[in-house]
Amino acid sequence: MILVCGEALYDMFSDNTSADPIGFEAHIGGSPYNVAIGLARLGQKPAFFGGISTDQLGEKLLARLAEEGVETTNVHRSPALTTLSLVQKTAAGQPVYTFYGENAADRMVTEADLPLPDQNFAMVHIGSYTALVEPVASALKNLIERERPNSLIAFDPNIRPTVVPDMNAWKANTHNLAAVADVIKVSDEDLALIEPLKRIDDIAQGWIEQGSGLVVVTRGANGAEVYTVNGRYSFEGQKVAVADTVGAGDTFQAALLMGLTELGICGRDELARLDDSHVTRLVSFAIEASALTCTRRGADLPRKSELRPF
Ligand SMILES: OC[C@H]1O[C@](O)(CO)[C@@H](O)[C@@H]1O
Repeated sequence: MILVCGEALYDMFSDNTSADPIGFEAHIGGSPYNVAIGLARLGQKPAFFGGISTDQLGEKLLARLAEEGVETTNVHRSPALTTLSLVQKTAAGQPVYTFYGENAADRMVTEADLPLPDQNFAMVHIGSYTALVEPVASALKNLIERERPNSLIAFDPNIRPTVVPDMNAWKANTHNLAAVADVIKVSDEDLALIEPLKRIDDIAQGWIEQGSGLVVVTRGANGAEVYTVNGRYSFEGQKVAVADTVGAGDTFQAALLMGLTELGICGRDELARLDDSHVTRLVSFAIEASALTCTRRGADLPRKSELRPF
């Protein structure tokens, strides 16, 4: 089973073109929450770990996980509020997120709330702002340390500068977690934020030399760069009519982890088996899945039946 850890929230879309941001459209969100639902929609049985409020929105977020087929026994319930993320767009159509979530339930998770040990998770995925803000970040780091001997660790920094504006904090955290992650998925935009002076190749290759087995740098419509111990690959993107890009990266990560599971690659050492055809299957599938998410509003991740078979 894949354990996905981090924030669950509501994305509140506001139509920038109106004078007043009225008529919000609410969509489920939170990068790890999206990854968990994406995995379930792709036929996996993932488990979610994160703080979900006992307020009305939290009830809905929890119910939705169960409806989608995500295991919820590890969820930590708390009376703190649900985070709201205001989603607006730049003139170029890029989403800009503003988070209303200080002291919210997704952040108020401590070591005492961690999943019970000995659940034998094949993979553990963490990322996004809950891997950086306290107290949840420390709790998740303890969890990674505990699970690392037996689980493949996956990581996506999913940098959100409006939560923590200090790029040095994101940079240090990203490198620290990359050092313990077996599978790293990161966008080129995130790398440019934390390492504006370094080449993508050098950063990714550095992580492979440090011990990661698979590094994927996504480049939106321009495709992805992939690095393993056996090679380096470039993939073209898929051009689609974009509704918004919210959840595209989360879709990529869900598809990648599903693909690894289908290939029977669930352990750290097994990543060394990844050959050219594995990488092509994994990344083409993930690109197709995330392109489909871009055609829909909000993080509405695809189902297995909507995609070509893996
Ligand atoms: O988790 C932080 C934000 O990132 C997203 O997952 C998109 O990748 C949004 O749904 C959420 O507001």
